[in-house]
Amino acid sequence: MSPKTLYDKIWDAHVVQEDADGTCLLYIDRHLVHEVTSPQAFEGLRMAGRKVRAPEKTIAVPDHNVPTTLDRAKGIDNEESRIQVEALDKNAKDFGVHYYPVSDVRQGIVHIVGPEQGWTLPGMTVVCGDSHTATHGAFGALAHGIGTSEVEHVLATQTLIQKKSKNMKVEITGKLKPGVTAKDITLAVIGETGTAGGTGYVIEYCGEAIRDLSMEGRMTVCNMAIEGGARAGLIAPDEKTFEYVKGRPHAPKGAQFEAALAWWKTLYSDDDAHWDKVVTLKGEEIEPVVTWGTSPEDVLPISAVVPAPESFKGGKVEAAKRAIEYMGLTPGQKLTDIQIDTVFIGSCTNGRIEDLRAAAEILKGKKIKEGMRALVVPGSGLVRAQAEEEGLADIFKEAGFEWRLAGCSMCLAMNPDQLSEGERCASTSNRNFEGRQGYKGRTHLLSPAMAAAAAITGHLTDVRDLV
Ligand SMILES: CC(C)[C@H](C(=O)O)[C@@H](O)C(=O)O
Ligand code: SF4
Repeated sequence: MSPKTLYDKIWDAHVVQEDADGTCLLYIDRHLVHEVTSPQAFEGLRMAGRKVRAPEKTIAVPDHNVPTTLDRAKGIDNEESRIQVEALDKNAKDFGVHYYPVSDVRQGIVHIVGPEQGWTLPGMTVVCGDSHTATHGAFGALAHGIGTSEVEHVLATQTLIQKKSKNMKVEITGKLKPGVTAKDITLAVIGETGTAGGTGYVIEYCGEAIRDLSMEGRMTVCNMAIEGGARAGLIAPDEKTFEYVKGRPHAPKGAQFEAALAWWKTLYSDDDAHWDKVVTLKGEEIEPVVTWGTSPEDVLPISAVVPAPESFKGGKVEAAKRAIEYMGLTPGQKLTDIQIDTVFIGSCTNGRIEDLRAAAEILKGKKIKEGMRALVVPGSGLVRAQAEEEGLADIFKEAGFEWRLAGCSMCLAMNPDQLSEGERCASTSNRNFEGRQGYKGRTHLLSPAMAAAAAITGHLTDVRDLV
């Protein structure tokens, strides 16, 4: 048998039919659904008189539009948002899919709820009408976003028409230095490869620094595969993965678990498998990083200065000029001199319990800078409950943070959590595009620990200076 990558193995196990030109029909194991990209898909089914083919493999949860303030049971003011959430309530009921409504403690960001509930398992194909479906790749699943017409196709048939991507290996060797986290790895990789570096590829992240990460950290890394342009990102499952999955509500139990485990243990890239592209970074050389511009590839170590546009090549010179202007920065200015108005800790990149622990560790016994607006939005109701039990919520509140309910929130500002014009945010989310967090708002992406550090000092800060 010819050697295979992990991606090859999962792909081969799911091909239902292959055409001469390589177009395949893939079986889909899990279909996650949120309120933004599903209304037309369900409507299409309804109009055609079709059913959801596998409601038991379809999991829906509202996340993007939901308010995160404590009074959210009052309902949603914005009409468009309200219509989308109400449509999901109705569609989930009418079509009989698994559903976690806003009133359910298990509600949260779809990419946090899936793994938490044990829906996401190694070796699976997982899709969702959402680009950050890549998150689930942390379990050694082939997971990626799909468009609304594909959502309808998967709902109706539990299959997806796909062509295979190429194989890319991103290896992070050695150990990370203290203060350096999964978020710094994933940003550093995009800084290195650019936002188009992964185009046409599925990335497998490997190497000692990746192995050393917790499942939460691995999810953070895979989450941003999409910002690096890749179709998906994945990590071979190991004992940490199996341990995380075991006992989750929807994970297999008993003999079924043992049978699944036997297969999961075969899910790794063979030694002599072929890679179309390889990128290697040394773990010990990665610093805590932040973004200075309006693209996730605008990444620099926190010790750096705002770059001069002329230091870039070709088309990037103009883009850098515009980004620096939009961000209200000056070339040569130290990144640590950039003053921050708002801190947002949350999102499917960094809204898990470990992220909250990392931020709370820095904030313990401290207060945020006067005048700072700071919010923590746990990724799910269960993350929130756990953080309360561990005393993290008290640390956040005592420091001056708002302690919110679960949702996407200020990651993309589809609910009332938005930046105002010119407001500058240190954010643990994954996208820093113009206006992403509110009209003319400015975003600096960083890790939860770095976000906490900025909240305390009022400017971008090397977290290692605070510990
Ligand atoms: C709304 C949704 C389609 C979108 C995505 O696909 O990523 C959102 O989650 C985002 O992060 O921009
Ligand atoms: S948290 Fe942000 S990136 Fe993740 S699904 Fe929601 S909007 Fe998209």
